[in-house]
Amino acid sequence: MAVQTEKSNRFLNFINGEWVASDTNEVITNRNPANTDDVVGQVQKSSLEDLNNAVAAAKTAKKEWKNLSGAARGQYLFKAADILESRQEEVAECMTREMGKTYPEAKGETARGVAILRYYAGEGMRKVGDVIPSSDSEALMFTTRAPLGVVGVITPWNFPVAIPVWKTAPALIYGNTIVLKPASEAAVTCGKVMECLQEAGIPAGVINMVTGPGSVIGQGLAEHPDVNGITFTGSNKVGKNIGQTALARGAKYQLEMGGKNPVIVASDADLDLAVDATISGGLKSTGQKCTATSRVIVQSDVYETFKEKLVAKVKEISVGDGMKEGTWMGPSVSETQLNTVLSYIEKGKEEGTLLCGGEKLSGEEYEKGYFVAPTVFDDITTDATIAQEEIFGPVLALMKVDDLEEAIELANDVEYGLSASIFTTNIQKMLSFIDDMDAGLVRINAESAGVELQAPFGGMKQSSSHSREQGEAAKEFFTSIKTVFVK
Ligand SMILES: NC(=O)C1=CN([C@@H]2O[C@H](COP(=O)(O)OP(=O)(O)OC[C@H]3O[C@@H](n4cnc5c(N)ncnc54)[C@H](OP(=O)(O)O)[C@@H]3O)[C@@H](O)[C@H]2O)C=CC1
Ligand SMILES: O=C(O)CCC(=O)C(=O)O
Repeated sequence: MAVQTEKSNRFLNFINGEWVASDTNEVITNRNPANTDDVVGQVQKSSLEDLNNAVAAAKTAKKEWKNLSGAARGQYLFKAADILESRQEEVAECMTREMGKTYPEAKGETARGVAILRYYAGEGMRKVGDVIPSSDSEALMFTTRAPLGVVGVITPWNFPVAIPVWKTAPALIYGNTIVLKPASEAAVTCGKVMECLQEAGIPAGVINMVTGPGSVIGQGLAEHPDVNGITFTGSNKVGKNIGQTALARGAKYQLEMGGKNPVIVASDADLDLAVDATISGGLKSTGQKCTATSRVIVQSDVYETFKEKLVAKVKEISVGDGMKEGTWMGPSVSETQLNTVLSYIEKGKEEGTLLCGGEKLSGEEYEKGYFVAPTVFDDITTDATIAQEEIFGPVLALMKVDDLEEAIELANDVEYGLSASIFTTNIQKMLSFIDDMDAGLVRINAESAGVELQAPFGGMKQSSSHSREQGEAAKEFFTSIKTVFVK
């Protein structure tokens, strides 16, 4: 057994209450996407053997954890929240250095992690079932909920604190034990979250973290016969494979995947508000959110004015190292992600008219990072690749329509259905949009990104496995209903 160096950025696996080195003796080294000379930290490149140990620990711990009261489990989460809060700046700095989002955004995300922990800590004291009148007047019938058992948690790099927390906290409060496999690209930051849970004193085996390649550790979790449920956020390709693997062995699964989120700007919209929200929704976090705006559908009578205002503001965006004061947008998370974005930009140049951006940034400030200019395309039609595929980068595609009916038709003309916005001052248009838009999150006069922890989150169509996370909805995944009849 090795010892985790206190507050270092070199993480071992966390298994059965101890920090242990992988039996591979190999590590993954993460570098700053804003400056690749900056080594942020290291995590273990684990093997299936490590994973098996973690699952075994979680399996052994599940009975005792489940038998605690919800209130007692909640106390651990309250404590973890306080610890994470006290480490907010350190965790946020690590996040910015590891995956590139700006420091204010990273601080905001860490604060959100704290709030999620507190929300679910309180959930331990709330009701878990209903009394249902039995047809037998002498019987008592009610529902209660049972945890799934061991839950595998597979998370992406774009929200390295919020997503692991919004999956882990409800899993724990409803009595499950977990094995977390964070995205390799942001695993150091996630290791810090695990440290906070550990410091809160959660009993050995209840929380475990194993880092390493998705194809080994992620797939291993999906296949493991002792993992009773899998919760995943990431790409559609990987998500669907995880879902099929879990289904084949009868495990419960929940998938949150891509988006191709539209904003509709109606002729009666407050255009300045719509411009600001399109920029914030589309380009914050370098467009690396599943809820990011990527299609901007504008009614023809305000199209030119909106376009002019949008492009003028996009050109003002300061791109740079997210730790530098004044930076509005950081780099792409990795060279692979940057190249994906650049290849979509090249495609966009064939499919439409480039209005601004459209290139990898060069110059001293940018030469050691993965920086791309915020990019806007004009004249994009719905069949264009950049109007159909998730880019996960700072790229907006403008599309012109004559009326709201055509706008909603276009907005729905993709395989995804995660989030959608409309800007309008007309109540009838709002109601039509709410009714006809096929998306799990429908937002009026607000940007497409922006998820509230107390409300259900998830998509329609190919964006999710039709389940919902967060808020009370989390209970549906992390528990099974038990109907009880007593006489
Ligand atoms: N919906 C969302 O929020 C997100 C969507 N994406 C989309 O996905 C694209 C690619 O990003 P990427 O990070 O590669 O996303 P992935 O779907 O590959 O990664 C998400 C998580 O799944 C793991 N994983 C990878 N391969 C497997 C596998 N075969 N079995 C089980 N788990 C696996 C990853 O591990 P590891 O990191 O070790 O590979 C990571 O923990 C982005 O461009 C974007 O379009 C990406 C992130 C979040
Ligand atoms: O918009 C948000 O805050 C969350 C988005 C999200 O879940 C994601 O990008 O994976």
